[in-house]
This record gives sequence, structure tokens and C-alpha cells, in this order.
Amino acid sequence: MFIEPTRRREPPHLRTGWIEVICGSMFSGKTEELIRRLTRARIAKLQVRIFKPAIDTRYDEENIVSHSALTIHSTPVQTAGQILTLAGNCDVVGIDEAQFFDEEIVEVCRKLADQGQRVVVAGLDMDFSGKPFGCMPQLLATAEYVTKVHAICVVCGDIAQYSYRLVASKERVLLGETDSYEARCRRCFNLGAEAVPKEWAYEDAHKED
Ligand SMILES: Nc1ncnc2c1ncn2[C@@H]1O[C@H](COP(=O)(O)OP(=O)(O)O)[C@@H](O)[C@H]1O
Ligand SMILES: Cc1cn([C@H]2C[C@H](O)[C@@H](COP(=O)(O)O)O2)c(=O)[nH]c1=O
Ligand SMILES: [Zn+2]
Repeated sequence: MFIEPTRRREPPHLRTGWIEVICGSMFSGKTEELIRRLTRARIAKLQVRIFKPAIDTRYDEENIVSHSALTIHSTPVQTAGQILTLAGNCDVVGIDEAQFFDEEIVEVCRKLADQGQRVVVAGLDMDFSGKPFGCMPQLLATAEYVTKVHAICVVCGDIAQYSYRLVASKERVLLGETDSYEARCRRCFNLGAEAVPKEWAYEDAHKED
């Protein structure tokens, strides 16, 4: 479990900032982990501001909501640049669904950290086709701390790192949840539509002719 580095309570011009990235597939617990870290920062009486891309209207226009219904208030923004202005000189900046921002987010996170702020970013490391998602590789490369979380493969129960798309669209951006995606391990992701739940495979193998 991630433990916060000890924050030195020094004057702002001497404070050290940093970037933390939480990545993984859908349903892996990225949002829960983001909410956990930001809640602890608030308990520590740090000033926290939280942002998400405005296009992410899946569960709520404003709040960040996890698949398990944990929620935290956020400010939706159209561009990464707005985060820089709106974050002001708060202590901790939280950002969810970072994969939907363009490359500017990398520079924004760097500037925030350089000016002494703690930046906690969550996002999908891979898209539905298994390719690195947009700005995420650069964020992962420039972060001090990287946490990769894993879901459970809904086909076989192993550890999942892929978001398997259940609908035909090839558009990179397609909002959705269990209606359109499922978490899958490497093997079941590669099997695609051929993958069958473990129980079925067992029943098939023991079927009497
Ligand atoms: N296949 C799955 N593997 C693990 N957790 C799942 C799965 N499907 C649903 N969940 C639920 O999703 C929660 C994680 O939600 P969330 O933090 O929103 O994930 P993420 O932001 O990575 O999509 C888990 O605690 C669990 O309740
Ligand atoms: C894989 C993949 C996902 N999306 C969308 C689907 C969801 O709305 C979000 C991911 O949310 P989560 O908090 O990680 O569950 O992204 C997409 O647009 N394109 C993709 O390839
Ligand atoms: Zn599997």
C-alpha cells in the first residue's frame, strides 16, 4: 500500500513537490486509490483540489465516482491548462481519468510539482486494443511514484490488466462501464470472443457424450 512521503512543512518557496501516478485497467481500483489518498491528505489538513476531464460524464457531471460508488467532489475542466489556474497554490492536486487529456497535462503536472505541489494522477495505462493510452506513458515516465493496480479477470479469475471492449466500436474514446467493457487477464484478452468462463470450460471437459 502506498504511504505518503513525509511532507516537509516549510515555507512555500522551499517546499518540494512530486507526481504520483496510479494506473491500470478499468475496474482495477484506480479511482478508489485516488480517493483514499486525497481523503488522507484532507485528514492531514492539507488543501486539496480535484479535477477530471469534462468529457467524463459517465456516472456524474461533477463528482468522481468509483465502480463501487465511492465519491469525491471534483471540478470538471475542458483543458489541462485550466488545472494550472484553478489549482492555485493548494497543497495537493488530484486528477482522475488523465488518459482523456492531451499531452499538455504532462507539462501541467510538471509545473505543479516544480512549484511545490503534490500531484496525484489516476488513469488508464492501456486502451481497449492494449496500446498505451495517450499522455499516460509520459506521465508514468516523469512521475516520482508509480502504482499499477489490477482488476480480476471476469472470465477466469486471474489478475487482469486489460480492458476488453464488448461492443464493436473502434473509436479510442468510448465512455462506458460493465455494459461496454470487462477486465481480462492477458490470456483471456488475447482469446477475445473465444474466451469462455472457467465453469463452462470445466463443464465442457466433463460432459458425458
Ligand atoms: N473485474 C473486477 N475486478 C475488480 N474489481 C471490480 C471488478 N468489477 C467491478 N469491480 C469493482 O470495482 C471497484 C474498483 O472501482 P474503481 O476504483 O472505480 O476502478 P477503476 O477506477 O480502476 O476503474 C472494485 O473495488 C470492485 O468493487
Ligand atoms: C479501455 C477504454 C476505456 N475508455 C473509457 C471507458 C470509461 O468511461 C473510462 C475508463 O474509466 P475507469 O475509471 O478506468 O473505469 O474510459 C475509453 O474511452 N477507451 C478505451 O479504450
Ligand atoms: Zn482470464
